[in-house]
Amino acid sequence: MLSCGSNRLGGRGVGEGVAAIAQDVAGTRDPGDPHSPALTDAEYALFAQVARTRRVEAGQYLFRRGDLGTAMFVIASGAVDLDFGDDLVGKRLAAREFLGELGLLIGDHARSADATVAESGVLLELGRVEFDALAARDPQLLTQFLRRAIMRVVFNEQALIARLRRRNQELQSTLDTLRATAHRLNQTEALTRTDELTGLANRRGFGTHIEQRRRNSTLAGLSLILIDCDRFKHVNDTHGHLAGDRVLQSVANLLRAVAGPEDIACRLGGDEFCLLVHGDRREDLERMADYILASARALMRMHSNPPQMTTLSLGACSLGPGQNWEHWYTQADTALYRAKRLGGDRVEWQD
Ligand SMILES: Nc1nc2c(ncn2[C@@H]2O[C@H](COP(=O)(O)OP(=O)(O)OP(=O)(O)O)[C@@H](O)[C@H]2O)c(=O)[nH]1
Repeated sequence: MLSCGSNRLGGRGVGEGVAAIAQDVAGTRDPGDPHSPALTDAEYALFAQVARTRRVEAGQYLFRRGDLGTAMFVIASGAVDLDFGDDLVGKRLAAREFLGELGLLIGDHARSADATVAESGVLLELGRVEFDALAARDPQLLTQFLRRAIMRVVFNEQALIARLRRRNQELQSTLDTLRATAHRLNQTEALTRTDELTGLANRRGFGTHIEQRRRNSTLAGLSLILIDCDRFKHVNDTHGHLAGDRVLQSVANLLRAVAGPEDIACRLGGDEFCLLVHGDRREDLERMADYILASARALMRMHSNPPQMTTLSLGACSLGPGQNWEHWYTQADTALYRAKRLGGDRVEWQD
């Protein structure tokens, strides 16, 4: 069917067609232009013969978006504002311009804009009866008008589609940027939870992990092992800081190797590490601790100048229910202190 001024796409396009915009800027509208919303002299004269005239006052609503309409309007004098809603460009129509024709041509067409009288004046109103009268009086002129109206709808529709496509591309690129930013933020966040030298979780990362487990009530049945290098300062002092760094990396690799998929290894700081281990069976934990101690010894024997490893001291405890992290840490630390006092290279338990 035919359409123009207030058709959903065409109506929106009224304010958007390049030609219409150019005409607005220039302040003139060429009724001969197929995209012009104005009637030619002949069309206007014909429409004026059959239409009902209606006086309208500034501020008065002609129709609102969604209203079902069956009449179109031609502005004899005054002006009408069309508001298509959302962020679409509105439109002011002046004398000789028409609106609402889809209501007439389709019948019971939902208006796609709010039409408000901007300047008081006179409108020509045409309903079904008047339209039939137009067809009877000058079918050729009416056909010319309808053809122009169709072209304008198509033009406006294409302009709207192009505009939506552009907007879609802009949205797409904004989304891409947001995704990239979110990704970078995630990476930065992950870095703040990771120890730079060893790649293990740092104290902050470990704290986050513990906090998550506390929230999910999944702390029970775990064990904590604190690990500290023996006479590590000696490595730094004798072989230099870089050699010390390599020892710390070896300890990290060893802990990574023994940690199961649900365990977490962490460098708490300096030469102190910890393992949060799934399970609290003493024999399993002892086996793991013994493996760590034996591997450290073997590595130490393998490379002595510069050393790849020191012997290690371990303090361990199981995470009993109802106690907090500080309590477990103190338990394990007490055990570690005992291991150190006894000469290191051993594991001590505190339950
Ligand atoms: N190379 C290196 N050294 C570090 C790093 N962080 C801390 N240190 C050093 O680690 C040393 C730890 O010293 P201590 O806590 O006395 O440990 P220790 O010498 O192993 O003493 P015991 O634990 O009693 O056997 C200090 O000299 C710190 O300067 C690091 O990232 N790299």
